[in-house]
Amino acid sequence: MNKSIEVDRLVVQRGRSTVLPGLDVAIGAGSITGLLGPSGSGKTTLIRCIAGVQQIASGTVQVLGEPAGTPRNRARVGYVTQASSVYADLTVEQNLRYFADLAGATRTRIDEVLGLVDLVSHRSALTGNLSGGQRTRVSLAAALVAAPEVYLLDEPTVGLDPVLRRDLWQLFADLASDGATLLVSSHVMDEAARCDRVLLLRDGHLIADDTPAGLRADAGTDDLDEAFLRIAEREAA
Ligand SMILES: Nc1ncnc2c1ncn2[C@@H]1O[C@H](COP(=O)(O)OP(=O)(O)OP(=O)(O)O)[C@@H](O)[C@H]1O
Repeated sequence: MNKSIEVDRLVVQRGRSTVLPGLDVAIGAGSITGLLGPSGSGKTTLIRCIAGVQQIASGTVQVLGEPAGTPRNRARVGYVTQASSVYADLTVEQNLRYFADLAGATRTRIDEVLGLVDLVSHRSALTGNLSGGQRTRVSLAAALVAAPEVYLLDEPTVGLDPVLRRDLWQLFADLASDGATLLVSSHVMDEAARCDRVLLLRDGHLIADDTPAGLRADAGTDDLDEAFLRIAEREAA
């Protein structure tokens, strides 16, 4: 496997608690990996480590062959946070121009990306006046303009209607088939079904690491929600 993300014995403390007590995971290029788990299980913390913005206590995080967060990696890794990371007082297009300039991307790429996130008709709208779901798509577009090799997407489909969610998952699949690596956190099990591989985190521990089909078979149910519950209960026993 061509590994674009390698996390080795990662320990992270936030405040007084050990959020990740020693996590190992490797993720290959050209794939979508879903990061699932209850609220507070450490999904955002792990994503922050891979983005290189989280202080770690010990262990290593390598991205595209070098430590997370190096200047070269910052350009090759697109991180879309849960909170909107674009400017409310700029229009959609102005935001994308700003991020395109930072990344050295062309104006043509902006048009392309606006189409990908279905915001062509909102290009002149002030970002602060958009709905939550539209703002999420502007944040995603800001990452897309740079055409990174690794996408770290922290709950990118929250607040989106089913049609948009389906379209965005199709976009993620297209990016992966073009060779990008996607790590996508979610609370929604039907999204896990769209991933090549699913990581289930609980209390900072990886309690499952399998394909959706593997998870279903392992738990003896076709319902991924139920599979997750069964695996979590088994691990707790
Ligand atoms: N800034 C912080 N200071 C101290 N502890 C924090 C901080 N941010 C998060 N934590 C703690 O770290 C743990 C993991 O949080 P994290 O945000 O990684 O979880 P998550 O799985 O992404 O949750 P959610 O699904 O709710 O976004 C939680 O117990 C949380 O309380």
